[in-house]
Amino acid sequence: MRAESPSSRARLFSTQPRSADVTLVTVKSYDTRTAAETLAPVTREGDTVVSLQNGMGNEEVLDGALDATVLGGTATYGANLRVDEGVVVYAGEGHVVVGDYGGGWSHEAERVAGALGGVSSEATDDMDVRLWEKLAVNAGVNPVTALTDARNGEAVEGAGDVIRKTAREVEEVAAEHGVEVEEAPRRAVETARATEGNVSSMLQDVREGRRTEIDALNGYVVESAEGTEASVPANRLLARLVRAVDRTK
Ligand SMILES: NC(=O)C1=CN([C@@H]2O[C@H](COP(=O)(O)OP(=O)(O)OC[C@H]3O[C@@H](n4cnc5c(N)ncnc54)[C@H](O)[C@@H]3O)[C@@H](O)[C@H]2O)C=CC1
Ligand SMILES: CC(C)(CO)C(=O)C(=O)O
Repeated sequence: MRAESPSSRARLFSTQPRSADVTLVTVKSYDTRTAAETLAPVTREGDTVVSLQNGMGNEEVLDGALDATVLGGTATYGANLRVDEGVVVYAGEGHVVVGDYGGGWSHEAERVAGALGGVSSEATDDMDVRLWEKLAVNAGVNPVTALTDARNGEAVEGAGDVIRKTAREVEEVAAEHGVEVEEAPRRAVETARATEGNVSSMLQDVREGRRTEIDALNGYVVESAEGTEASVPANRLLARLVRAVDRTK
């Protein structure tokens, strides 16, 4: 496999999983359990495993299966795999944030962020908040783009109210779980505008006939609202519609 960026090319070798001080997990959220099973025999106490995936619940799955320290992470770099050619295309500069997914300072996160070399990265002590913030953006923007076949900018112009409402619900569910997310609707709309030309990851999945990550996004919001005071009709509807699209594949 080859990786291409404007400034460099790298060759990646696929190998059997091996023991490593730090492992970055970058599979789709629905493959996290399988990835955890693959990693279990080769990870030990003292190792660090970082989820750099979208969606929620990935860290808990990894933590449940591995002896290692599991960290949460968000990544806004863009990369696309051209499967037939085995080429990863670098699609845009972003930023990586790593931290204890339950919140609090983590020396392992500091070590990982420092080791990422040329990648723009930082460790944070509020990863729990960052994960819910990213969820609010992805739960608001991604299904709307996927269901309307619109780029992020078009989606916010055509259905900004739906994006706002969905993000607001995520904020309410986060609050029920003791996590304070501020201005989720504004954040979702601003992110969509800032990335107006993007084909969201979910729309890419739908266009390519791949399964989406809806379960770890709006599906997670609906599940997390159960037994709380939060009401999540927009997330419930979007999850149902995107799952219906998933079933057609
Ligand atoms: N591609 C991007 O620009 C960004 C992706 N993300 C998130 O990162 C995660 C991965 O996304 P992509 O790289 O786009 O997905 P992808 O589908 O292009 O790559 C995932 C790869 O993991 C492999 N895989 C699945 N199970 C495995 C296992 N058990 N062991 C080894 N390999 C396994 C798959 O064969 C696939 O090649 C998703 O949660 C996505 O939302 C987040 C930010 C940006
Ligand atoms: C922020 C956004 C919506 C940018 O496209 C994204 O993270 C995604 O496409 O999954």
